[in-house]
Amino acid sequence: MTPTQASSHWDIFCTVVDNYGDIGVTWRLAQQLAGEYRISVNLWVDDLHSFSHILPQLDPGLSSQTFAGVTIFKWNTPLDIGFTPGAVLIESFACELPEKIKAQLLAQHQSAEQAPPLWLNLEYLSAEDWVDNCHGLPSLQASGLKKFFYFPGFTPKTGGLICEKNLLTQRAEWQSCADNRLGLFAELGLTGIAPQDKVISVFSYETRALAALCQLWQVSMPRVHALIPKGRSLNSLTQLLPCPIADLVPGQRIVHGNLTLHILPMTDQQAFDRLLWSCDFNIVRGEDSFLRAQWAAKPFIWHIYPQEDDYHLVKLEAFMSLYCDNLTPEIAKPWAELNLAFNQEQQSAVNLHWQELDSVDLPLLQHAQQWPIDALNDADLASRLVQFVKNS
Ligand SMILES: Cc1cn([C@H]2C[C@H](O)[C@@H](COP(=O)(O)OP(=O)(O)O[C@H]3O[C@@H](C)[C@H](O)[C@@H](O)[C@H]3O)O2)c(=O)[nH]c1=O
Repeated sequence: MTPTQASSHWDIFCTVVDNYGDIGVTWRLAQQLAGEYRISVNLWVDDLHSFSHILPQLDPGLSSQTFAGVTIFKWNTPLDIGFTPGAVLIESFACELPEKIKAQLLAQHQSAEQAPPLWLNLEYLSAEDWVDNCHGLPSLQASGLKKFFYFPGFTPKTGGLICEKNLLTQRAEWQSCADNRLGLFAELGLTGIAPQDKVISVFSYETRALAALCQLWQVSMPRVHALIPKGRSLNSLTQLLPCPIADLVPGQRIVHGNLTLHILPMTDQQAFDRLLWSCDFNIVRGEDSFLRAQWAAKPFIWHIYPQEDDYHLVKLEAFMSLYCDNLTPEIAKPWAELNLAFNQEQQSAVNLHWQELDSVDLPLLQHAQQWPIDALNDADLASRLVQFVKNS
């Protein structure tokens, strides 16, 4: 007898480690699978409160709710909601599945009647070479079940990059009309931004390099507006703030010479994307905002999530070498050095390379516009994932 599938839905499990990246990535993927591939998706999340920062309509008190065609379940320990295995089970970023679910998978595996879901671990994004050889490999569990490693990445041999089907077109349309950005700034309560001013979004971790850049921007021309949500970046700028961070309110403006700091409201991911599309330069971090800054087609600094033994610098170098592959040294060098200095908290170097980069503003922008097309290699993560499942 050929084993059948109990249900065709997919389950995605996500634990919120810290920050918003893990849930940010899985939420985007879940929406895309539901919206573009008509897959019935359940997203199991252990911390709905953190999730609600990027999905303000979410009610953290509910055990289940549906948005954008995705059913969101509150994943309590022990699991108090019945789990029905579907066609695919994705554990994101090596989160540990509940024992109860693992037992269900094993029971299915041992029965001849029902095939267990295809079990995948969605890994973190990296531009390192080894990803090509590890993407898609199975790992045999002690139970006899197979789990596959799904690695996002920048080459055709990897699992690809999350990018919605119409995103680049929507972004290009948005950027073709200058009124859109000024309209967005007004909607976000940001005032005093003139069309010729330089607008920079700042979503980083703590670094003294940011304080150094702010000093430089105070005497810069054109005037600089730094748009910063309440969060970790501001911990590095306390000397510039008129009050404790907790007392700052969205829309508040703090002026120092030619620099205006604007306190940003936290928005949903779509509005965050539009913000990145609307700025002249973006300082982003982690995994998801890093990718969205690339899709914004604007120059950016990547503040990578710090790892033990400075391993994050290896990952940063790997990405920079890909990004700079077809850039002339006059642009590649200051851009890479700027990123390195920012990540290594080198204050004078970061200011020096910022100024050097200013002189190659236009070619850097042109590169940023071509990059999304090259990086996607004709296939985004969701389409490669759906194909991977079909082929398995
Ligand atoms: C500022 C802002 C962010 N966001 C979203 C965009 C992203 O989906 C998310 C931020 O995620 P990231 O950019 O990845 O940065 P992060 O620092 O929040 O998340 C990190 O968490 C660690 C545990 C992971 O190991 C890192 O790789 C990284 O993902 O928040 C909004 O939706 N609205 C906002 O206003």
